Amino acid sequence: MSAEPAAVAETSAQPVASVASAAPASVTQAASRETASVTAVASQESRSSLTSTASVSVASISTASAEASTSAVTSEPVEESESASVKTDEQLYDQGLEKTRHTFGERLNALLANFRHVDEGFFDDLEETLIGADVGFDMAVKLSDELRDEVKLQNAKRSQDVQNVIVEKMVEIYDQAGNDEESTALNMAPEGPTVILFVGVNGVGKTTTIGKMANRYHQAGKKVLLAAADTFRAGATEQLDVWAKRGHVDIVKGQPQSDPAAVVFDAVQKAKRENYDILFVDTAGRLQNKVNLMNELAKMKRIITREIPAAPHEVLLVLDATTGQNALTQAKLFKESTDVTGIVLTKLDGTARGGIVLAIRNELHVPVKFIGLGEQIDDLRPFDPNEFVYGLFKGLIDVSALEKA
Ligand SMILES: Nc1nc2c(ncn2[C@@H]2O[C@H](COP(=O)(O)OP(=O)(O)OP(=O)(O)O)[C@@H](O)[C@H]2O)c(=O)[nH]1
Repeated sequence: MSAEPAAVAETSAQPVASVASAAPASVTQAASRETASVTAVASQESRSSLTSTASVSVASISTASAEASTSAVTSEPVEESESASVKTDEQLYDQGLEKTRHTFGERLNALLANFRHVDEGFFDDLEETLIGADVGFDMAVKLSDELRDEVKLQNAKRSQDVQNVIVEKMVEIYDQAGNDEESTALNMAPEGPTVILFVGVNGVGKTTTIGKMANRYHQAGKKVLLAAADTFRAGATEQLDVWAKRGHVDIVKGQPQSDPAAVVFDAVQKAKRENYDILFVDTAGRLQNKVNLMNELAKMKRIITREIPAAPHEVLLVLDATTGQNALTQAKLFKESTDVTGIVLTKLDGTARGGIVLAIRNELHVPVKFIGLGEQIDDLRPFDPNEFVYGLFKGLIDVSALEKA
């Protein structure tokens, strides 16, 4: 392809190194912990295993009043008020999973409160509850089968014991569905720019996610560049530009309808020349025509790999959790077109079907790397299965009983 610089490189703001750790290997962790308070880090560490999920102190389980930010659907980033304080992972998971918790957790709780015997009827009801939370049919059956065995094995009779087994099994099954070595950490280049390609259909929250991600890594002390390679949708470049300005990062833009691959080429050149740590590439997601999409993505990837052989370091598929099982269908189509290395699941705060996380894991075997729990710039967090399952049950678990169990 021609190396004509069809794209216009523009520096929207000088990157300012922050005080955060800049160690590349630990960037996700650094970024993830950076905004959290010391207390939150400590409480999260104490919850690194399921056993400790059950033994979380009563004080830390008291729920903050949840106000899921599902309000207006605008294409502009939502401005945060000056006074808005950064939420810890725990607070954000707690608030963002409120809707799912209401349907799933409370139904489960009702089921547990009313059961007399852990019999077939109980497991049928459990399966229904799980399917209702969109964990997917296969996953629901698998989970209740394993629970049936485990409940027998542990001779769990009391409601709290059964609930404890359910929580344990959910995390265990999530872990089993993946590869031991994989993690939610982004694959970072040992040296030179790391290139992350974002794919996904229109409206799922790709641009917003890139904006949040850019801010996150900029805050962690990284020199971040964005490539506005969605030249197809009018307004997509402007939208990304707003996020770039907000996150104080640089952006490479193209002319409307110009070749997105040219934007990618210019962005990769700039990233190499000017020693950027990380380049996030926004793409258009035209799933209506799979062949075109495939060709477009393949062309972008070819250019990236030609310029940086180990890149792209990640191809992140952005999915909208509110679309439930449709998100899974989209994911399957994208997987056929390109090597997806991770999922970003957005708008979990806007749905009661948070169980989709488990379905994605079970059916796609691709790790969920980040989740979107709101529209604000800080509402994107690395996915943590423990934190997630804990968030589903928070405030519903009888902690004192669990501690005794
Ligand atoms: N509640 C909530 N809204 C979100 C989240 N992520 C994105 N959104 C909203 O979803 C809408 C669509 O997001 P965009 O970033 O424009 O989606 P996109 O995939 O880039 O869409 P195109 O640019 O059309 O391809 C916006 O109103 C965002 O504010 C989230 O985690 N929670």
